[in-house]
Amino acid sequence: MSFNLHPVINNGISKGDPSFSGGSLHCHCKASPVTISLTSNISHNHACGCSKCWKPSGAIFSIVGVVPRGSLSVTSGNEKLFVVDSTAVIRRHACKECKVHLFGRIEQEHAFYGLDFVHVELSEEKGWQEVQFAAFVSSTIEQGLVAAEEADLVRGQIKKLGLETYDALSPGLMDAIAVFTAKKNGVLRESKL
Ligand SMILES: N[C@@H](CCC(=O)N[C@@H](CS)C(=O)NCC(=O)O)C(=O)O
Ligand SMILES: [Zn+2]
Ligand SMILES: [Zn+2]
Repeated sequence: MSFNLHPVINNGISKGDPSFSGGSLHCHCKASPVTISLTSNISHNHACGCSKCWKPSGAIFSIVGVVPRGSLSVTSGNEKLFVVDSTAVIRRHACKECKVHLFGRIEQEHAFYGLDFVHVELSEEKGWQEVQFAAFVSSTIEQGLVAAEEADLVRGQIKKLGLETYDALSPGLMDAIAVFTAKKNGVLRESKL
């Protein structure tokens, strides 16, 4: 049994170019697409199985990475953008015609404030950072995309690609969120290492 994880990773992971320094992304509209420009490569690129991140038709994962918000500008079609869910931490800006998400932005105090979330499959350029891990795998069950009994098969398929799988974010990103919370609460513990 083989799952349509996402077209970008179904046939293996192709490495990015560490010296690549950005490019442009566009929505799926043939006429007057929304376009954005990034002046840096992405980081933390990963597959996300959550229900909120944009997935191309048929895929059970989204592929999403981050850029500093100062690296991102909307270069055309700004008037076609709408915020999918203004109550979400990540305010995902999508094209109102084709529904593709161009970028997600955090406008509140948060560990990831200052980072925008993007899907570089919307770019023709090559060199973007490759996918590093898979997050929120169990969320695919919530959406009826995967049966509970199939979840370990999905994990196995991802591991065969050489990627680790998680049911939240990766430990590094979860730690970053936890450090932010500990600092906010004035309890961040100093390392004795
Ligand atoms: N199980 C939930 C998980 C949603 C979730 O927590 N998504 C993560 C990864 S994108 C997140 O950080 N969400 C914040 C947000 O969407 O604003 C779902 O699938 O909807
Ligand atoms: Zn569009
Ligand atoms: Zn997500």
